[in-house]
Amino acid sequence: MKKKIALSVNAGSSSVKVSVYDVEFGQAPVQLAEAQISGLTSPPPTLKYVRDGKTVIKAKEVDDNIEGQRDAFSLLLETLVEDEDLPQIKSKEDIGIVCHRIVHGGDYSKPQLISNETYEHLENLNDLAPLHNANSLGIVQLCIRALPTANNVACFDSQFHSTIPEHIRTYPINRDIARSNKLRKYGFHGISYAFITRSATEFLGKEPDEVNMIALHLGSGASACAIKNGKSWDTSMGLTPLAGLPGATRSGSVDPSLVFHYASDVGKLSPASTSELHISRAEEILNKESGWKALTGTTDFGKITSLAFSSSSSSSSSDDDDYDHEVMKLAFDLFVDRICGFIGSYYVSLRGKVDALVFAGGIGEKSPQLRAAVVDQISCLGFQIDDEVNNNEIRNVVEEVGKKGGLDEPRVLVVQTDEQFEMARACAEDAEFW
Ligand SMILES: Nc1ncnc2c1ncn2[C@@H]1O[C@H](COP(=O)(O)OP(=O)(O)O)[C@@H](O)[C@H]1O
Ligand SMILES: CC(=O)OP(=O)(O)O
Ligand SMILES: [Mg+2]
Repeated sequence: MKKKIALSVNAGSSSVKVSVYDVEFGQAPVQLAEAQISGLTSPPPTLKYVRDGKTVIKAKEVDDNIEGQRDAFSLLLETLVEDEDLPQIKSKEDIGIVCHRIVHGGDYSKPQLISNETYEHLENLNDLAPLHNANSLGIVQLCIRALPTANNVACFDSQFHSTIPEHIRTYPINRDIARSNKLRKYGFHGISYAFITRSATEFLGKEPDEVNMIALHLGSGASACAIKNGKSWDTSMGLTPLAGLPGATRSGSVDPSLVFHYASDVGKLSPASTSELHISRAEEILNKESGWKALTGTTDFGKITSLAFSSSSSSSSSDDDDYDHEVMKLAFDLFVDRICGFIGSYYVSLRGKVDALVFAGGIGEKSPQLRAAVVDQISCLGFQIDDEVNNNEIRNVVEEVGKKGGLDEPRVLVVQTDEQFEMARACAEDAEFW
């Protein structure tokens, strides 16, 4: 019987989450601890640490020298190794597997052991996920050096979407150029969608190949996914994670010609370009200087929601308060509009056969107001929220927040997604990584 201690590393655009598991080959991983640093795009970043299901550090500000995802990971690793009450990691040598979330995996259709060859291949994809891949590879490099006894495994956000049919993943451009430059819809947040699909299918008591859902992963990056017979049928992100819904610093889809009208120098290479990443000013603006940050000045959707719902008409409110209320409401309404646009489109694409709408990701899991506003706007499709349940704290992995209607009525669920678990699960099942 083979056992290992595994780390699962999820470097998102605004956070790094690391979970520690006791893994036995072929078995479900058992979580020992979870450490995360969030708020990287709205400093100061905060550290949270949970061991044996109990919160050890709740929200400690860690502003000193945390420049990005790699620094955040270093601090998280240090926190785990130095914790005397985590005897499974007494030293770095105790770590046997590290599973890394790599957002863009190109054509890879399964997780890969990271060799020099895979590393170089992935490096070539950096420009196609400018907020993610280079940061994740920085963490991979650090692990190769700091954890010499561990196998490093790359798990891909794009993998779940390899089932998207050709007529949906093809862009209407020259086919030869599309083929030679590999220009197509890839889709992301797939590790999360794989977790969501399995958890929701079990909750609904359905067979894996008979469930149809519309899932929303709404975090710093936000996307929607149409799931048909348990597989990805369509998703809102595309060649890169910029397409589709707006996010913390991302515009989401805009008229492609907007780039040529934004400013005269947007075609040039940005000063942020490095040997690992070549990014034009236009890509930089649409990826890093747009979205909630550009519209409202904050990337914290919790703040946007509370100000959007605050009453601005009281006699004590100032002009500044009124302005804040107005822009926050604009951002909130805009998000609801774009989300509902995808739901409507996927509902038709799935021929109206939808078992459930699923909310997940930081915003999807924590904003009852957003869930209520979205479901209210799509009530014509039969979705209904249960206001009382929706406003309760979400405690279980899957919770039903919709009204329980007739047998044919589509359900509304919240899934507390767990990309780290999903990666560890995949690694536990593959003998190549042991
Ligand atoms: N109470 C809340 N209400 C609405 N949004 C929230 C709340 N708490 C956190 N969020 C949002 O969740 C986002 C983080 O989501 P998460 O999925 O963890 O991010 P990442 O994309 O980095 O993985 C934050 O940017 C914040 O805007
Ligand atoms: C793909 C993506 O946008 O991921 P995240 O939301 O974690 O930044
Ligand atoms: Mg994320």
